[in-house]
Amino acid sequence: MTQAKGTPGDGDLVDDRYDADGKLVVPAHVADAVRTLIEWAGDDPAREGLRDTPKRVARAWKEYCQGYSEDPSVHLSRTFEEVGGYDEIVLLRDIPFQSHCEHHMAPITGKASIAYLPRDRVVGISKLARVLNGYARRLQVQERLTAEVARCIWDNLQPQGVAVVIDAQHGCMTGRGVRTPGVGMVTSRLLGCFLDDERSRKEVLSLMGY
Ligand SMILES: Nc1nc2c(ncn2[C@@H]2O[C@H](COP(=O)(O)OP(=O)(O)OP(=O)(O)O)[C@@H](O)[C@H]2O)c(=O)[nH]1
Ligand SMILES: [Zn+2]
Repeated sequence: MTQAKGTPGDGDLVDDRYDADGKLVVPAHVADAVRTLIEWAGDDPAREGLRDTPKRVARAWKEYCQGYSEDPSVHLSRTFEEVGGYDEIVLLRDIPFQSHCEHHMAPITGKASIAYLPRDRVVGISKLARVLNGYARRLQVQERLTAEVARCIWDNLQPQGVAVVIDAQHGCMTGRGVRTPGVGMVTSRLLGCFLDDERSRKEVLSLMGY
């Protein structure tokens, strides 16, 4: 395992190889698979504009799926004990993200709001978005993505409560199939006090704008 060249984030460990230009080496069978798909779609993979496309597509998919090369919980390993007496909700609202659905490998684009009520430890706020990206950059269903983000925060920060709400559009519903542009899917996962206590739940959902 080597540290990925030029890729951001703590703990992004991958075992990929890079060429002299620093580009990811694409195995022949992977490029061939993309060529087959282009042909199947009805175009000629040998024409000039498509000649380098299989390698580009392969590299793009490695990037879309970068989450497989990391354990998102590493982002929550550095916590701060001192919260200066702060015992209220911490919320990161409307974090934009992109994922891909596991059914069609079509884009899922949307925003997530992530909140927690600390017990005695807080975390750098950017880390919540990093956890989201760690799970979003995989082939997903929205329900699982929502649950995985909430569970990761719950297990690693052991807070009093966690709330995750995701509102996203699915490319497989907008660009194909039923073709309903503008339709949002909303999913939520509430744990601890946000699940058990109605006042806490109302407060966090209202802070999120729901
Ligand atoms: N619950 C859920 N469904 C999803 C998600 N992403 C895509 N889907 C749905 O997965 C389903 C797959 O259904 P299938 O009938 O197997 O596939 P399909 O024939 O391509 O279906 P259509 O999309 O209706 O054309 C579709 O209804 C999609 O809308 C997701 O994140 N959560
Ligand atoms: Zn889909």
